[in-house]
Formats: sequence, C-alpha cells, structure tokens
Amino acid sequence: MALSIPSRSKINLYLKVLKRRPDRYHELETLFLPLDTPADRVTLDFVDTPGIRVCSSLAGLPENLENLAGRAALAYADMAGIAPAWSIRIEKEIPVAAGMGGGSSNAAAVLRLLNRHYGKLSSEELADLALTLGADVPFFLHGRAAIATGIGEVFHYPAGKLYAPPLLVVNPQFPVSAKWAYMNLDPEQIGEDSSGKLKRLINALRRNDPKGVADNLHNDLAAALYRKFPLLAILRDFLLENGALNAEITGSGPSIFAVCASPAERDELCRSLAGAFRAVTIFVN
Ligand SMILES: C[C@](O)(CO)[C@H](O)COP(=O)(O)OP(=O)(O)OC[C@H]1O[C@@H](n2ccc(N)nc2=O)[C@H](O)[C@@H]1O
Ligand SMILES: Nc1ncnc2c1ncn2[C@@H]1O[C@H](COP(=O)(O)OP(=O)(O)OP(=O)(O)O)[C@@H](O)[C@H]1O
Repeated sequence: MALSIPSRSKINLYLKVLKRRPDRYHELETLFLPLDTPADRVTLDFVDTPGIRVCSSLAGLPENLENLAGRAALAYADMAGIAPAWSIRIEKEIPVAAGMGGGSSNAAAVLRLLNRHYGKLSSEELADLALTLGADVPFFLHGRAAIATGIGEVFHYPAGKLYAPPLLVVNPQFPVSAKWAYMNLDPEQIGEDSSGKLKRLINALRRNDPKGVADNLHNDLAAALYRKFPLLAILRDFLLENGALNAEITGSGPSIFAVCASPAERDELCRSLAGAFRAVTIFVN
C-alpha cells in the first residue's frame, strides 16, 4: 500500500531577526506564504523489509537516513514506538538549499503521512517532533499562511482571508545554506521593527492589494546575500526594471520572488526574465 501527498514550498514575505540565542539560533518574526509551485511529491510505501529507505528523483540528494525525510521517519518511529518498514520516494521539484523550505516540507509530509496512517501522536507531539528536525518543519505541518515567532515555530494566524498577490520566484541554481545566511547577518539589523511593515503587509494581503504587499516586503538576511552574490542584485534590478512592483530574497536565499500588479504583468515579466537569463529556474504562482 502506498500513500502520497504534495509537499509544497514557501516564501517569507517578511523576515525580521529579533535576537541571537545562546544556542546560535535566532528568534525571528516572519510571514510564511505557502506556494503551490514548486511542490514535490512524497510517497510512503509500507514494505516487507524492516527499516527506512528514502530515494528521490534528484541525483545527488542525500538518501535514506541522511535525507531529512528519512530522519523524520526515524524520529516518528522512535516517538510512536513503531518498528518501521517504510520506503519513501520524493519527486523533487523544489530547488535544494533555495530558501524555499524543500527539505523541511518533505520531512513534514512524512510526519503527516505516518500520523495519518498510525494516528499515534497528538498535534502538539507532532509539532514538537517537527521542531527537532528543523526550524521550518513545523510550518509545513499545517502549511497555512502564518506569522511565526520563536525560531519559526510559534504561529499566529491573521484573522480573515489573505489574498496572495501575483508572484514569480526565480532560483539562480546555486545553493546557499541557512546557516551561512544567519552567520553573515549584519549584527546591527538584529532588533525590533518599529516601522509597522508587518501590520501593513497583513492588511494589504487582506485587501488583495499587491502594491501594499510589495511596499512592505522585508528580509534581514538579504543584505549579506546581495553582497556575497552579485548575481542576486542583478536579478533583483532586472525584476524591478521589467515590471515587478518589488522583489526580495526569500528566507536564507538565494531564490528571489517578485510581486506583480496583475497575472498579465507577471506573465510578461516571466517572458522577459526567461529571455534574458538562461541559467535560472522560474516558478509562477
Ligand atoms: C531562513 C528560514 O528558512 C526562514 O523561514 C528558516 O529560518 C531556516 O529554517 P531551517 O532551514 O529549517 O533551519 P534549520 O535547519 O533548523 O537550521 C539551519 C541553521 O540556520 C540557522 N537558524 C535557523 C533558524 C533560526 N530561527 N535561526 C537560525 O539561526 C542556524 O544556524 C541553523 O544551524
Ligand atoms: N528531502 C530533502 N530535500 C532537500 N534537501 C535535503 C533533503 N534532505 C536533506 N537535504 C539537505 O538539506 C540541505 C538544505 O536543503 P533545503 O532544500 O531544505 O534548503 P532550503 O530550501 O534553503 O530550506 P530552508 O528554507 O528551510 O532553509 C541541503 O544541503 C540538502 O542536501
């Protein structure tokens, strides 16, 4: 028997680093937006052979227990007291180490599939387990647009419906580790945001106002990434000069998302981008 679900990606429309903790993690305030594109597909097979096997469609991605999805399965088996005999397959569409939460999403998909089948853990236990695997994993257990605090695991859901603006995401096909991005954060950027950007961002999402969203994007991890990788500033400038209302790096980068006024303007921007840059991947939402 096999169970299969999509494993979506995310962007951070807003990411403010509030404080460095003694364990070197950072407390933050971030606004997660789930994306339908790109999404991986995670399939869990119940097999006769004991153990946990993980493989993917992407050559070079860690396999078995070195894959975050395998570590999630092992952690679930330990906590739920189950002897595993599982084979997990990941059809990979989300670029790796891209700031789009791919590995975290896959790990959360495994936890959801296992708990759907076995039902052994409460949602609190599952959330605690998710956090041991990575700061982005708890978000993908529910995958709803949310403000997150803590290190990314305490969720606040804004009241009312939020309307995602027309977006595209461009990935420059090189990886950046989240650890690098946090270690190279400008120390003077750490602290409270007094500008009210997050509030205005939420209000704009409620009003279905792409311009209001675009005007209030923020990412404290971005400055160091633009400095280290000049291509990112070139891409951002291109997006701004070719119709984007605004563009910013998502999470720890290097992917950049552009907010557009309408689907037609987004599609036009997508065509210009594809014509000008060969070695990038573009996702339309
Ligand atoms: C950049 C974001 O994607 C924004 O959503 C996340 O904050 C990163 O989440 P993640 O990749 O799941 O992070 P983890 O795998 O838990 O941690 C990778 C590294 O990122 C840094 N890290 C991560 C999250 C956080 N709140 N503070 C940190 O300083 C730590 O150096 C950690 O060693
Ligand atoms: N299932 C997986 N999918 C992607 N990467 C994985 C997976 N399992 C382990 N990894 C490793 O995790 C590292 C980070 O990859 P990932 O794609 O999750 O980063 P990311 O998109 O920047 O995540 P985040 O936004 O959570 O920081 C890579 O070095 C990769 O080899």
